[in-house]
Amino acid sequence: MRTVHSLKELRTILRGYRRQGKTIGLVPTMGNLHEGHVSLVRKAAEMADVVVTSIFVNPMQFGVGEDLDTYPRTLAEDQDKLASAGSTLVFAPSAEEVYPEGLAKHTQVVVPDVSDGHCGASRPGHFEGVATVVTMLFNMIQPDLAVFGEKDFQQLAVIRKMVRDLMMPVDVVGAPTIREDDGLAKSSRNGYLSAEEREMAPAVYQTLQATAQKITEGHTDFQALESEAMQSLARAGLRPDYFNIVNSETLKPASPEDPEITILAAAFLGTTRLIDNLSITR
Ligand SMILES: Nc1ncnc2c1ncn2[C@@H]1O[C@H](COP(=O)(O)OP(=O)(O)OP(=O)(O)O)[C@@H](O)[C@H]1O
Ligand SMILES: CC(C)(CO)[C@@H](O)C(=O)[O-]
Ligand code: BAL
Repeated sequence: MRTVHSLKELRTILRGYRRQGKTIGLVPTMGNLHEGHVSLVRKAAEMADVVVTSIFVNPMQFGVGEDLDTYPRTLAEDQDKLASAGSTLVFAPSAEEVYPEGLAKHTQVVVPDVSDGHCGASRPGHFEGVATVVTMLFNMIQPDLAVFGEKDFQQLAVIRKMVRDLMMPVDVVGAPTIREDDGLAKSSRNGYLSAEEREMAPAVYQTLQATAQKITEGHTDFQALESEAMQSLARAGLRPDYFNIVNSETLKPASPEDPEITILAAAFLGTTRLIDNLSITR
């Protein structure tokens, strides 16, 4: 497995693969890899001949006061995990390689509607940063397919709409959320939690499950369920950011007759913000 930092070198290598008729799968990440990322790489390796994993902590998607500077950068450990998961190539560019003229005047990709609300409301500009860098990765790598985790449910919806609207020739593949034994969704940011916070963190998934159970049993007052869940998260010692029961396609407030409903949640434990979601198909 090779690691390349420059776009020029990446393009030379990929041209070779394409000449041999090989298909290319992309797994975009911000590094500090865990089993969630590894599952995406394995999926990409099942579906494409060559897997490129990108590792780039994208400054454009971080807001003021967020954790851009402290986000864990662990390239050596990441390389070991990727080699055994079946990645062919790691693309780990510097910020200068991706944004040679800086961020201030860089073109941005805006994906309206589905970027509104939920994480889009709590992190203004976040999905413009994600959509922009994913567009650039697609242009740099020109993959046949790209794999994203369902843990970042709104992000996946934003990317699917962007690819559809802009007619990008990339198959977007979603992959299920990998969890710890106690249900906590694996996330690089779990590493920020103190031992005490780590014990409290499974409350997010437990609250999602309890609410899903009530919906399955026939509760239809979704607003009441949302406020109950916010209170239950607060009682468990978390600071809920949002807890929204939505139509899985539109991400707008769900109605009881929707065939697919997703519950989206975000909550702070100290300064760490965790997100998770749970879909219910009836
Ligand atoms: N637990 C998980 N299961 C499956 N996919 C995941 C999981 N966690 C992250 N991913 C996916 O991995 C890709 C890269 O995500 P990222 O590098 O931001 O990881 P992360 O652990 O979610 O980090 P963060 O803590 O910053 O949210 C995304 O498509 C994301 O949805
Ligand atoms: C898709 C992504 C790699 C874009 O920076 C990031 O948002 C992430 O890690 O989910
Ligand atoms: N996992 C999405 C990347 C971010 O939180 O910025």
